[in-house]
Amino acid sequence: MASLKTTHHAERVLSTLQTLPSVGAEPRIASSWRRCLVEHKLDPARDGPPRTLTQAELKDFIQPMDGLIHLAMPEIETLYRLVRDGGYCVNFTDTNAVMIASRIPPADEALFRQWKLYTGSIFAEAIEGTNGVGTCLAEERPISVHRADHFREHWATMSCKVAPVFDHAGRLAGALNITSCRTELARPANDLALAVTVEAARRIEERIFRAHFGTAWIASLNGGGEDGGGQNVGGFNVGGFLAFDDDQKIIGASRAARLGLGLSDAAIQAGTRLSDVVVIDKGFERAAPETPIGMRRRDGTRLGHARISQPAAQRRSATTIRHRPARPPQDGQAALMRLAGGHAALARDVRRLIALADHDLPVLLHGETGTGKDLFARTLHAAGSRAGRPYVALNCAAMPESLIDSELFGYEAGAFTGARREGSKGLIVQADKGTLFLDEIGDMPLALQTRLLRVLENREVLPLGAGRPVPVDFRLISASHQDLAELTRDGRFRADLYYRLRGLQVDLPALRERTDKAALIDAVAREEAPEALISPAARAALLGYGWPGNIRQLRHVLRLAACTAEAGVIAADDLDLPALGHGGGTPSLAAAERTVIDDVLRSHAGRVPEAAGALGISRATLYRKLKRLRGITPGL
Ligand SMILES: Nc1ncnc2c1ncn2[C@@H]1O[C@H](COP(=O)(O)OP(=O)(O)OP(=O)(O)O)[C@@H](O)[C@H]1O
Repeated sequence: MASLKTTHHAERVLSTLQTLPSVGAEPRIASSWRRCLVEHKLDPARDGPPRTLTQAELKDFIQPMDGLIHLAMPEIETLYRLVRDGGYCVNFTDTNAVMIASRIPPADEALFRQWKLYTGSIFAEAIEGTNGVGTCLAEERPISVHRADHFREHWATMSCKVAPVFDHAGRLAGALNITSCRTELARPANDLALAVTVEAARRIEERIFRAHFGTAWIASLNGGGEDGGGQNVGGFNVGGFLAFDDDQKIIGASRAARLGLGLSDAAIQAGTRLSDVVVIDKGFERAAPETPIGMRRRDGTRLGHARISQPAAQRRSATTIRHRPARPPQDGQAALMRLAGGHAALARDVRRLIALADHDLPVLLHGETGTGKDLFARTLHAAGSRAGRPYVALNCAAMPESLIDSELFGYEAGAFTGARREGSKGLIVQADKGTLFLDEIGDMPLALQTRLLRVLENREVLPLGAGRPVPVDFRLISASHQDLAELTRDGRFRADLYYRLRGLQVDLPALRERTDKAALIDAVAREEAPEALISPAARAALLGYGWPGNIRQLRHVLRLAACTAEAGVIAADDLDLPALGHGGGTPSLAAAERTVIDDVLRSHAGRVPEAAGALGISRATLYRKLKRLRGITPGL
C-alpha cells in the first residue's frame, strides 16, 4: 500500500484493520473500509479529484446507453425537483460507477463543478474508496454514505444517498445518486432523502420493465406495507414487477419480484405459471386497468395488492374489430401500437415512446413519402398528456422561406410592410401547452434553424418587432424524408439542432421493407375496399410491388381497385401499379416524371393540392419534386 498520511480520519479508517466493528462506524461502512484497505489497497488520506472521462471518451461511452438514459430521465427530473432545495445534485451512473446523467441545482453548480461531481466522473469503490455510488454498486443495496463515512477524507463534506437500479431481467443496470454538501441537513431529512431516492430508482426500473415487456400483462406488486409484495432491501420494501402472457405463463420478473417470490431465470424459462407462485383474485382480466387486485403467495402469506395492466396488443384487439376507423382512437397508446403493426423495430420504438409518454422528449420521424410520418405525429400527440391541447403543424417544404419565419415565430403589429395590422402570434406560440409538428424540417433554411434552436434552448420566442420574449411550453415532433445526419455532415443542417430534435428517432419503414406487409395490405384493404375480396394474383402483385408512394399509394391503388372490381373480387388487372424503373433518377425517368407531373398539374389548372391528390403523393412531396425537376415552386 502507498505510504499513508496519518490524519485523524485516516487513523479511524485504518483502525478497522484491527478493531472491526468497534470504530464507531456502522458495520456496513466499516466492512467497506476494510474492503478498500485489504482488497483495493487504497489510501484514505489520498487527496485529489475523481477520475473523469474526456469529452471524446464520454461521447463514445454514453452513446450505447442512450435508451437507458432516456428511460431514466423523467424520474431523474422528478427526483431533482424534490431534492434540489436541499442542495442535492442528482446523478445516474452505469454499473461501472461512471456518471452518465446529472442534474445540478444552479445555486450549487460552482461547488459541484469544483468537486467534479458531474457527468463523466467515476466513483467506483475500487478507485475512490467507500462512497455512495461505488459502495451501493458493490453491494447492490441502497445506502447512505454521510460525510466521514467516506473512505477518503477528501469526500468528508459530502452526504450521498444512493439506490441501485436493476433492469428487466433483474440485472444491475446502474445507480441513482443524490449528493449534498450542505451542513445543516438533519438525520431525519437524510432518511427521507434516501427513501425518495429508492422510490425514484424503483420507478426507473418500472419504466425499463414496461419498455421491455410492453406487449405482455404486467403485475406491479406494491412494495409498501409490512407484507407488500416486493422485497425488503436494506430496510426498504421495494415493489416488484411480473410480466406474463395470455396463458398466464411468467415471461419476466424484476429483481425485487425474483427475490420476493423465489423466481430464477431457469424457473422462468421452464414456463412457470403465475398460479405456481401466487394466488391471485379471480376476474382480474376483466377488472378496470390498474385496479388493485389481491395476491397471496402459494403458502397463503399475503402479498398485499398488485396493479395489473393489460398488454397493449390486448387493448388493440378490443378496439380494432371494425373496418373503418372513422372516429379518433379511444386509446392513444393502442393506436400508436396499431401503426407499428407487426413490424418489430417500429413496435420497439413505439414501446419506448409509450414508456416515455409523460416526458416531453423531442421526437424525430424519418421515412420516405407516404410512410405515415404525419399520421404518426398526430397519433403520438393524441396518445400523450398534451392530447387535449393544440396540435400545430407546419410543413417547411410547402412554404416559401420568407414566410416560414413570420409564420413560425410571429410578429408584432406593423413589424414590416405587409404585416397584418393586429400582428401574428406565430405557430410556436399557438402550440403553447400542446405539440408543434415541423414536417420536412430538413428544408428549413439555416438562418431559421438558428432561431428555432434558440427557442428550444430558452423555451421562449421573440416575435419579430417585439420588445420582450414570450415563454412557450410545447412538445416538438419533427419529420423528414431526408437523412438529417447526412445533411449535418454536408453543413446543410445545424448539428446542435439535429441533436436537440432527435431525443428519440423513429424510422418509419418503407412499405416494401415492412415485415408485416401482408397484414398491412389487408388492414388498408378492409378500410378502402371493405366489400371486396382480393384474388390470389392481385395479392401476389400487391406483395411484389415496390411501392414508391408507400402506404399512401397503397390506399389510392386499393380505393381505385374497389371501384373497378367485378363481382366483388379485385383482380390483378384492377390494380394501377405503374412500372418502376431501376436506379431512379436516370435522365429518362426524370423526364417521364416531369411529363406526368406537368400533365396532371395542367389538368388541375395548376392547383397543387388537387394535383398531389391525383398523383397519390402529398402536397409537400409534389413541391419537392417540382423544385428538383424544374427549379421552381408554384405560387401557393
Ligand atoms: N400504419 C398505417 N396504417 C394504415 N394507414 C396508414 C399508416 N401509416 C400511414 N397511413 C396512411 O398513409 C397515408 C400517408 O400517410 P402520411 O401523410 O402520414 O405520410 P407522410 O410520411 O407524412 O407523407 P409525406 O412525407 O409525403 O408527407 C395516409 O392516408 C395515412 O392514413
